[in-house]
Amino acid sequence: MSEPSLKPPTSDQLMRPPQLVAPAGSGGGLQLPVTAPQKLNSSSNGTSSSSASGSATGNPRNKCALKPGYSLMSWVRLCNSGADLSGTRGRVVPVSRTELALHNKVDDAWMAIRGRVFNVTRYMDFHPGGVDELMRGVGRDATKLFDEVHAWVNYPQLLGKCYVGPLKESEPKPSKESPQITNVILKPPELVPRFDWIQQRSELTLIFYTRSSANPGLLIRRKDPQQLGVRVLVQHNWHSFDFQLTDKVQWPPKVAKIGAETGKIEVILEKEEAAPWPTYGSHVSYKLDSASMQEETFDCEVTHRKDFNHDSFELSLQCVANEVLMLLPVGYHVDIKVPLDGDVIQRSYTPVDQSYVHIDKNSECLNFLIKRYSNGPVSSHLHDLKVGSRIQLSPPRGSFQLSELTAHRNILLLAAGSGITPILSIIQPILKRNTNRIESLQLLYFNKTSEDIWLKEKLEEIHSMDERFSCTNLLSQAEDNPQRISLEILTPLFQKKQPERCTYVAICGPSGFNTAAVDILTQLDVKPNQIYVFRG
Ligand code: HEM
Repeated sequence: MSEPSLKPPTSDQLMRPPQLVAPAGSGGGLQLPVTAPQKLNSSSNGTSSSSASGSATGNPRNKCALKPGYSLMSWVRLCNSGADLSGTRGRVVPVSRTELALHNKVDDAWMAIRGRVFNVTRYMDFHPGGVDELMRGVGRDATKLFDEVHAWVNYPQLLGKCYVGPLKESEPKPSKESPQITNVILKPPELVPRFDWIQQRSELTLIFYTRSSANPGLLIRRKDPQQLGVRVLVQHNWHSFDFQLTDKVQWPPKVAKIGAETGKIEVILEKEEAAPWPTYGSHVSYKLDSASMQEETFDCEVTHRKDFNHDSFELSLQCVANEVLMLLPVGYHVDIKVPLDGDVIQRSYTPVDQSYVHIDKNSECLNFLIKRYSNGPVSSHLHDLKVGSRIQLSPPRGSFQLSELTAHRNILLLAAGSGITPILSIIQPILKRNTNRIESLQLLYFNKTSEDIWLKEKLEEIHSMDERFSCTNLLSQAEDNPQRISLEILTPLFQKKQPERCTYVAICGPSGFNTAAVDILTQLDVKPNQIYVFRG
């Protein structure tokens, strides 16, 4: 996923003061219709009432001086950092009022506004009205209070990354027949990959079994020709297998692949000398501490950079320090980190398959399609990199669960702009599925103009090879019939009697687009467990 450029705010905004655009460097043209932070310097005792900074509501102003490092710009940076601000790992989770009431502490604060629940814990210190004011609304439906104070504040945009899910209007009544099991959390057994191996005279194959649709990831590091560190990411846990091989093997592996449906990982290594081995060697396996794994960074070198269209480019990266090969779980991304003003900032990008970019085959590279935002510091920095430049990458991150799609045979994909990249990564695994084969996979791809559409021919090619897949391009700045995501566009896809009625939707775009899509789907009675939003 690349840097967001938000669409105009959604229609539930009542009144606002003039909109200001967040300054350059704040995260790819994120438009925040709030007053700029430099104005937030009046009395912190909650009593100041200056007409010079008068509120649009006529309320006396109670703005607080924000602590250093808690400006609007820092908030935008945090939102774009990939941090899990909602605490739900990108999932939309419906919230009951009882549940909402439990999150009423300063370090665990949820708030409902117009039927949507936000986790405002991380926003606390960024709130221009101060922590105490924001605390007045936590653990409950704060719509009235919010509107009384500042109905104009564009909370869907500011809190886009903090969205937990819709507020459930009524609590389900406990059934008389079934026993109460609400306090019992049934945890599935932890999935530990199982290792196996086979060989031919010239090849050694390492095999790791996970589970059908477990969607694992893989990271291989060759320490020397006989030592290999293999890490398997499955269900958010990293499992390490440190191999001491019987003899030397070549690098890179001849094949490294993950069966999306089977969950089977195969790594085929060519032996330096063709001969049967008595055994593969030995290995030690253990579960890694996921937190420390998340801290890890990989030094990479730019191996390819080429303009792709008028405002986007291709970038290929290869790890340098060690010999490393990374295969991401379907729908996962990495964070690319760049230095800026003595700081390091990062953006999330989902690699694309080699077939989508114009590079020579190199299995060790991660390939990206990146949209360049004129005021986006990361994309501009990346755009200016030369082949051979160094850059840092995070390990794979994400929360997409391929297994959630297995029950669905008619799936809708909603992508906007560069949000197409995670969507691209799930198209083939869905089409290739053999169990409960897919009936229709419809992509609605939203862009401003036809020049902005990425991979038009490639997507048409997929359609020509498999008619179950279709792609419809919708343009917001088309001269004849401009189209944005709307109830009108989505309604026909959810009509009850229609045989190809969609039962699952994956969404990726700027946060304004994602929020609008989820709102419309909720109106169409699509349940939260039928929706997945990719967030960077
Ligand atoms: C519901 C509980 C809330 C209360 C009681 C509250 C209270 C306040 C107060 C007293 C101010 C200073 C008002 C003034 O400028 O005159 C303020 C400003 C502000 N609050 Fe809140 N707030 C709440 C929730 C939120 C939320 C959830 C957000 C996040 C989107 C938010 C964002 C802001 C912003 C951006 C400003 C500056 C507004 C401006 O400059 O016009 N507030 N708030």
